[in-house]
Amino acid sequence: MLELNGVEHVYPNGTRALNGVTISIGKGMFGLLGPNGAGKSSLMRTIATLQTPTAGSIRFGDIDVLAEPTRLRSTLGYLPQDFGVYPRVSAYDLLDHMVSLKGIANKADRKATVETLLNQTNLWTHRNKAVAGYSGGMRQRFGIAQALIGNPQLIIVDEPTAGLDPEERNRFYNLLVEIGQNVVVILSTHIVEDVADLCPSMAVLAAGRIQLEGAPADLIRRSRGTIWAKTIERDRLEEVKTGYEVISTRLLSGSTIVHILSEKDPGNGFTQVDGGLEDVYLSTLVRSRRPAAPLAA
Ligand SMILES: Nc1ncnc2c1ncn2[C@@H]1O[C@H](COP(=O)(O)OP(=O)(O)OP(=O)(O)O)[C@@H](O)[C@H]1O
Repeated sequence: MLELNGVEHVYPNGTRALNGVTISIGKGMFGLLGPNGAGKSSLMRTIATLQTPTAGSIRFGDIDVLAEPTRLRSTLGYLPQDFGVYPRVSAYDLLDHMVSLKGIANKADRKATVETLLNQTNLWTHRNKAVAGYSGGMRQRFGIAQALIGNPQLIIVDEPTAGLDPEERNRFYNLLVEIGQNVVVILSTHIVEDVADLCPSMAVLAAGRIQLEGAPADLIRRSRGTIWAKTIERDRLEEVKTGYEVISTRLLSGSTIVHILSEKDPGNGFTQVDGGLEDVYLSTLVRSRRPAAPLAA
């Protein structure tokens, strides 16, 4: 179990990227969903011990992460958002090098580890190719292979499916689901389907705060009665936006279907819809942007 308590991060320029993040994450796939700039990468880097939060505490099992970062690192697999430039060496040699960096010095053990990982990530047939020449999907699978070195109990993948085509994304999903059975896997993303398809539990992060957390199906159920739809002419959209909290618009045969958030029946031709996870996510973002209610005197 990973437990974060009141985690804050203020960058030296004064940007408050994390604002009191408190959450417990158990085994399995956990989706952290949030828009660009929400603080996801800051949170992932903080959990991965690459930066120290300005306040708060983090525990993973019996490890006090801030006091014992080396212990955490020995059980961590991390696939960062941007891996940077790969050298022009074969996938096999690069992985072999990474395995030895992780402290597996014995040649036979190293060989066994490299071969298992290349097979697990379906890269065995491409092992002699340079990673620099891999497709986006192959690179991400290589990223997972290196993240799995040493059987980590905590795996963090930051925005892993950006730029993958549907087939590559699917293959990557299957790989994540397979490894997510017995360890904590945190998947940070702004893509709703990533979470809807993969994660039994999730949270929405916006403006450095956890705005919502739970099981996607429960969150969808709880949103019932708050999402309303109407088909309008496109040129009426601005008018609708001034009167209602619009969460999404979609074009259909020249008309626009607009979804709004409303805790009560808005009337005016809107009908209630059973929203999906995208509606839940977008309405959470709309709520998070509402001005705070004035405190009662
Ligand atoms: N090193 C830094 N110094 C100052 N501000 C930073 C730094 N890194 C991130 N920020 C700011 O902190 C906030 C959160 O950024 P972060 O990258 O964690 O968000 P994110 O949810 O991962 O977004 P994205 O998906 O765009 O990477 C943003 O306002 C960002 O501009």
